[in-house]
Amino acid sequence: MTLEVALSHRFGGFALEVDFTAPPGVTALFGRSGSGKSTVVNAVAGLLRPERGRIVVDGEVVLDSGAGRMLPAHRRRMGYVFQDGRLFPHLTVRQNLLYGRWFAPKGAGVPLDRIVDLLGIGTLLERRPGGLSGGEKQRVAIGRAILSNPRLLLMDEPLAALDEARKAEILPYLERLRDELSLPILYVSHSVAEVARLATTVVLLEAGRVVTAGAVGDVLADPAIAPVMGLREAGAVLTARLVAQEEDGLTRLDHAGGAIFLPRVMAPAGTEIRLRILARDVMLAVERPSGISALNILAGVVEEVRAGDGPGAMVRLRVGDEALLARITQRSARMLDLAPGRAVFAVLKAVSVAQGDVGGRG
Ligand SMILES: Nc1ncnc2c1ncn2[C@@H]1O[C@H](COP(=O)(O)OP(=O)(O)OP(=O)(O)O)[C@@H](O)[C@H]1O
Repeated sequence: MTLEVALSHRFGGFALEVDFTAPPGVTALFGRSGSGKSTVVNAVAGLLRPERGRIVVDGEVVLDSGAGRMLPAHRRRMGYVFQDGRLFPHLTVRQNLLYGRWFAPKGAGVPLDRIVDLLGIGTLLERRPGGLSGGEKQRVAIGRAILSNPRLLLMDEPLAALDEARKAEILPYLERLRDELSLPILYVSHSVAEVARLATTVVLLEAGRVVTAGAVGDVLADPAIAPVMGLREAGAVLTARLVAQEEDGLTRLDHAGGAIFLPRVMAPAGTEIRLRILARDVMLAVERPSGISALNILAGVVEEVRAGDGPGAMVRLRVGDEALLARITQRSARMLDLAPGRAVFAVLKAVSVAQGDVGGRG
């Protein structure tokens, strides 16, 4: 499934002018409040008629303002999950789910049992939404949307109304949808951690325009993008393979840049694990450090050094075939003579890779 979106729309002083293509997987629309994320999703869903635009889903033109074509929302075969779930309070969970199925062509789509199992909602079926936690409600809302057999799932900040614990509870389910159902998802978020964990592709919006769009690893490790992400949040994603559970409570992962040790990650050997490594948690050395407590040292090559407005600099490294971002001072960059092509070692503290940021491959 590919999604092509080109839109122009105006609301008073706000002008939206976007153009992007999304490959299969999870496409995160990321940006600050008011950057236009919901407007894009609403136009894709068919809830908003843009002044001009063309939207193609899986080869089908659902909107082409030039040709006067606008498929109504109910004929676009898209599932929509809102921030607040919007379940029917008088129906049980099972009835809410079956309501979704009602919109699907007969016999099509993923069976109810499979969805119930994937989302872990088997024990909730006879309950009503009023008695469910926020996280449970969202899982049911997601199940209902999937049962309508959509070809694209639209999720507008589906976790925003949940506390951190509930978010952490739902994220693995979203990963399973991405990985096991291969359901394409357009996912609105302003949380870098969520994007780093779930997204395949990131479309970064600012004031109604696409600042950049590309593979999650490339976008998150782009030094030019770091100020938009927020310097504290800037960081790359790496994918490493779990190789062993060690006796001292650490898990060993293999990456092309070197071994990575983390506090116990509960997954079988062979699992691909996505790690988020914040730029501020990476130190650089021009020789392999010894006599240092940090366990995780990856070999890489400098690709870009970008000075910030203050004394800081962002350095992008190539580590294997992935990118890693380090935030250091400009003084250190000069002292180490960092420039593109220079071989370096990135030192990561094991504790810097938070459990909440450990996710499946995607
Ligand atoms: N129906 C509308 N009428 C007038 N202005 C609107 C309407 N919908 C959105 N806007 C304006 O368009 C801009 C983009 O809004 P949009 O909801 O798409 O942003 P967003 O990135 O999704 O923001 P948030 O993260 O806060 O939901 C905002 O300035 C908003 O006030």
